[in-house]
Parts: sequence; structure tokens; C-alpha cells
Amino acid sequence: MAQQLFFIITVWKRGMKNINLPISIDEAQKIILESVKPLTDEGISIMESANRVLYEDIVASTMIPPRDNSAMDGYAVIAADTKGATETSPVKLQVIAEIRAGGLLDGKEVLKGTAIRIMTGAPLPKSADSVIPFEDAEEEAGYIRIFNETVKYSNCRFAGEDIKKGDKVLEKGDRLRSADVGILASLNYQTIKVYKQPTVSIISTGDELAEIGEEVQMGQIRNSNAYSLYSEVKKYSGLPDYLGIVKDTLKDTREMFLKAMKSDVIISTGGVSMGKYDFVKEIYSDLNIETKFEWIKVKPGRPCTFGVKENKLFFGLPGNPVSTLTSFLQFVRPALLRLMGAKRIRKPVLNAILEEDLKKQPGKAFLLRGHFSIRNNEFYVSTTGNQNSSVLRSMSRANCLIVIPENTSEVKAGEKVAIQLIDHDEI
Ligand SMILES: Nc1nc2c(c(=O)[nH]1)N[C@H]1C(S)=C(S)[C@@H](COP(=O)(O)OP(=O)(O)OC[C@H]3O[C@@H](n4cnc5c(N)ncnc54)[C@H](O)[C@@H]3O)O[C@H]1N2
Ligand code: MOO
Repeated sequence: MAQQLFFIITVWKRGMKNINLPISIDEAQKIILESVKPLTDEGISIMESANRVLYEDIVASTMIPPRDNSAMDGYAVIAADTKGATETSPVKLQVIAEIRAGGLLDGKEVLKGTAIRIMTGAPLPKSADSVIPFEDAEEEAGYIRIFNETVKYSNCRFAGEDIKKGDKVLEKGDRLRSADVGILASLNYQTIKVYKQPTVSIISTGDELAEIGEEVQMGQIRNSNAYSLYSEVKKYSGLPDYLGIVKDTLKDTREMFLKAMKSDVIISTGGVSMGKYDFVKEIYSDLNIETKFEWIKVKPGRPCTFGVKENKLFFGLPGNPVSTLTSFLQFVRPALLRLMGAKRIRKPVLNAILEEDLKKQPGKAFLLRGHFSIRNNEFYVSTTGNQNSSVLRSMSRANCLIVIPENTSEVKAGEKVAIQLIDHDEI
């Protein structure tokens, strides 16, 4: 009875929502994405644009390539002129001119029975409809001998075959890859409009933490979460600011969170489970941050708090180093990408053959650290060792997370399991 009363009071205090009940990964992601308001835009040089998200559609104002040109170093010919060419009875054509890449046509034209020496990328002269590579012809005293027939359009590249004028080549919401940057350059863009990068404050909580360079006192461990998170934030194009370690007191935690409020996203690690000195949740209600959820039906990462205040997103990630990273991947990563306007935010998931038996309790999903490999065109996966949430080594060896659903209790070697590819681009 007393327990029920406590529960009702807690729910009431936290805005009539049952945030104490664990929710699924999918539900949590939905709540987070509903809370994200994408940032505004800025203009940047295309040189800085890799991994940024376009704020505008890119519509081609010219054709690429702009004119028909040669795909090989060789001879521009009229294909019909090579008819009947064989090893024993080669066709002979007179070489009447040469065109270099970047050179001008200057009215040069291939006439019947002639050829023009041409370099890769040089404009195709009028009436030529095929290019014979140097290695397939023999030149001597102003003539070439050709030993094989060629067909029309061999080794020719045509105007607009890559991009036509008016094509929408890239879209608002695309996260730019290197080939995209190349297309922008081909279309003469020096600068483009992209979404701003989210600023991200990172806070480590815990009296037990020693900073890099400090002596580790009795009972202390080295702070690793701030650094693994810092690199994850950078990987997903956020602007991280590591604010340091905060001691487990309400006063210090409040001061640190007030300092962090300058950012779009505030990530803390530790202090979100049931410990006597876990203050993060208390600080949320203290600072009027609306808590949306506190527990997820997943291991690692069961305690995980998410809150919102004035478009700022607050993630209270669990302290265990692996739980921090898996929770980042499932929850913070999609939020950062959506803040930056990205359309694609899902990591690829595929099926792989499990190489060992796995058992778990039902009731929560498991995200096991795995390593996948490909043999005989099949994906295989095995775990990377000790799956304790504090064991970072097995995360460091992992290239995927094996997803065992909530209600499954056992999977046998040889069965297929879903694997989430953690190092691959979003789809
Ligand atoms: N009574 C309960 N205890 C715990 C529960 C629970 O449900 N009931 N959940 C457990 C689970 S699961 C996790 S995960 C942890 C999460 O706890 P906190 O987020 O409150 O984290 P802390 O207690 O502060 O730390 C947990 C663990 O992680 C180490 N840690 C913390 N910060 C860092 C850092 N920056 N770098 C490296 N390692 C860090 C810390 O030393 C602890 O060992 O709670 C369980 N307990
Ligand atoms: O859920 Mo905790 O994150 O397993 O160790």
C-alpha cells in the first residue's frame, strides 16, 4: 500500500506520466524524435561540407559532362570505316589531327577514311562515333592500322550522361558523402546551405572518477565515458564540449547542469539508477526539465533518462562504459542526426548466422557486442567476449550489436539473428 502510494505521488510529481515504467527501444526513439526540432541553416564552403546535412535541394544548372568526349587515349574514328578489319587484313586510316584533353576542336572533323588522335576527356570531333584505344592500333608514317572492327559509341562519353540540366541531384536532408562533394564541385558550387551542427555538452558524474593525468586514489576508476562520447559526438558531426567531472552532490550537479544549458544537447553519464548519490533525475525536476522516460527494456542501458526543456535535449546515460555507448547509439545518435536535419537515421540491420548458443531472461531486449564476418556469401556473427556492461574491451572489438528481442530467451548456434551494424552509414 505504502509502495503504491509512493508510486502514485512520484507519477504525479513528474507530470502525471508513468515515466517509472520501462519502455521499449522503439518507443523511446519515437519519444525522442518527436521532441527534436531541427536546427536552422548556415552557409559553408564545400571543402568543409563532408558529413554535414544539406539544407537545400541541389538542382543541376548544367549538364555533366558538358559535351561528348573520349573515354580513352586513342583514335576518334567513324565506326563504319572499320568494317571488315581483321588481323590479316587490317583497315588503314589516315591520321589528320590531334586533340588533347582541354584542347579545342577548332573545326576538326573526322572524314571518311581518316582518324583523329584523341586523349581521354578531349571533346569528340564532329562525325566521329567511336574511339579505338592506342593499344588496339598501330601508327606509322601518318596512318593507323586497325585489326578489329569497332562498333558505334565504343569508348565515348556523352553530354549529360552523368547529370542532366534540371536533375535534382541531392536533396535537403542528405548527409554529404565524398562523392556528393565531388558533384557539388562539378556543378560549380563553392558554398552551400547546411543545417547547423548541434552543440553538445558532456558531463561525467561520480565521486569515483579520476581524470586522465590524475592519480587514481583507492576506490577510484579512470573517467573513460567523456572521451568515448566526445568521439561519438564528433563522428555524428555534433560540436562536443566536455565540461568535466561533477562530484555526487546536488549543489555541484545543479551548477554543472546550469553551465551545460548553453548547448543544444546535454549528455551526462552516471547517476541515473537507484544509488543513494544518483542526483541526475532530481536535478531534472529541480531545473524544470520535463522528464520523458527513465527506464528502457534493454540490457545494457536499462537506466536512461531523457528530458526536454525549451528545445534542449537532456540525455542522462547510464554510467557503465558500455551502457553509455550503446545508449548513445540507440538514442543520442538519432537525435543528433535529426537535429542536423538528416533524413536517414537508421543503422543497417541484417540477419547473420549465430556461431554460439545464447541464453537470456525474457522481458528486456539484449544488445550483445558482436563481430560479424562474411564467409561463402553468408554473414556470421559471434560475441566478442565478456558481456558485462563495464567491459569496454568487448565493445572495442565489436563491429555490430546482436539484437535479441525482449521476449526471446534462447537462440541456438546456427540460427539467424538480427545484427545492427554500428560502424556503417545510416540508411
Ligand atoms: N539497485 C539498482 N542498482 C543498479 C541498477 C538498478 O536498476 N537498480 N541498474 C544497474 C545498471 S543496469 C546500470 S547500467 C548502472 C547505471 O548506474 P548509474 O547510471 O547510476 O551510474 P553510476 O552508478 O554512477 O555508475 C555505474 C558504473 O559505471 C562507472 N562509471 C560511471 N561513470 C563513468 C565514467 N565517466 N567513466 C568510466 N566509468 C564510469 C561507475 O564507476 C560504476 O561502476 O546501475 C546499476 N545499478
Ligand atoms: O543496463 Mo546496465 O546498462 O546493464 O549495465
